Amino acid sequence: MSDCCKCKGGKKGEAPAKEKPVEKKPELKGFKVIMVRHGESEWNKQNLFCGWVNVDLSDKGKEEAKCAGEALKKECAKFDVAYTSVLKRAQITCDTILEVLNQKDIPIVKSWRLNERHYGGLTGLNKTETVQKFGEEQVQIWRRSFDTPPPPMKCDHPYFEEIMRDEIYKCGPPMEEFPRFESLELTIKRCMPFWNDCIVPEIKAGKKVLIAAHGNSLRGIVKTLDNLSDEEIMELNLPTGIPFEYTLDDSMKPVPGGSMRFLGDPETVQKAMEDVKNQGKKTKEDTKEEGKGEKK
Ligand SMILES: O=C(O)[C@@H](COP(=O)(O)O)OP(=O)(O)O
Repeated sequence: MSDCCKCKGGKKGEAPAKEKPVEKKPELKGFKVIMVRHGESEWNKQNLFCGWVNVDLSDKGKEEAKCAGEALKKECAKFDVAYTSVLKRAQITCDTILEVLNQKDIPIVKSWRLNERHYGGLTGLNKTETVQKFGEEQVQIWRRSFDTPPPPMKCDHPYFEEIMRDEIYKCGPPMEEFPRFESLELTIKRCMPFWNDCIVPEIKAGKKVLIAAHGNSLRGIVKTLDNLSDEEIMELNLPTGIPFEYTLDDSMKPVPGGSMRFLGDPETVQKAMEDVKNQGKKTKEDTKEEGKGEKK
């Protein structure tokens, strides 16, 4: 008997057992939406609260964006329209993905409503130093609680003028509504009207939609889609540059089995989520280590 026969479970003298066909999960039926948090930004790399500051992707983040495109290519993803924020870290991620997919000619809609939450007075502060100063519990509340906002950004804050005067906000928000801080709750309040009024009609019209946005604007959408409680959403930390898919029914709720499906191997996704969660414990050495080998 050959080894081959053994591994197929055939007994001596018996014909080799027929090879079992590989079980392929049936494709879920429903409206498909792909979302992705931008690749690592320069400020993610330096472990700084970023919010509405318009920083670039790091070299690693650019690579993550390409990998996101490759992962979508493997899935034969075809998009009709893409949505992103007015911040360049999300826009570059969106462009890179579409370039890898050779789909750069589709419409790309940009809105401040998909921006990261405004991190208020924490903007520009190092996450580890903030933990050392205010304690882990307080920083966890600021980063992940549903309705406790960070302290407001005062007029003399080093990034106040830069944000307020940035051309990217010429189409909104109106000056009187311009945020000085945002909790997740407030982020959801300004993000979901855009989801409901602009994105949902396109999904329902059968268009294939890509959304390239931010850790907290996407957490807001996910909380609503999956109907997560204020406590449950605290546990969700989205990794940079790994796309995830939802399959939705007519009422824009996930079909059975259609909730968040990452296009990445589960171990890598889990590790990347843990890294985001533990940013407040990152040392300066960790930050330097990660930057090693990057182009200067
Ligand atoms: O503003 C920031 O610092 C991060 C999120 O930070 P955390 O809420 O994870 O601390 O936003 P993003 O990199 O997705 O634009």
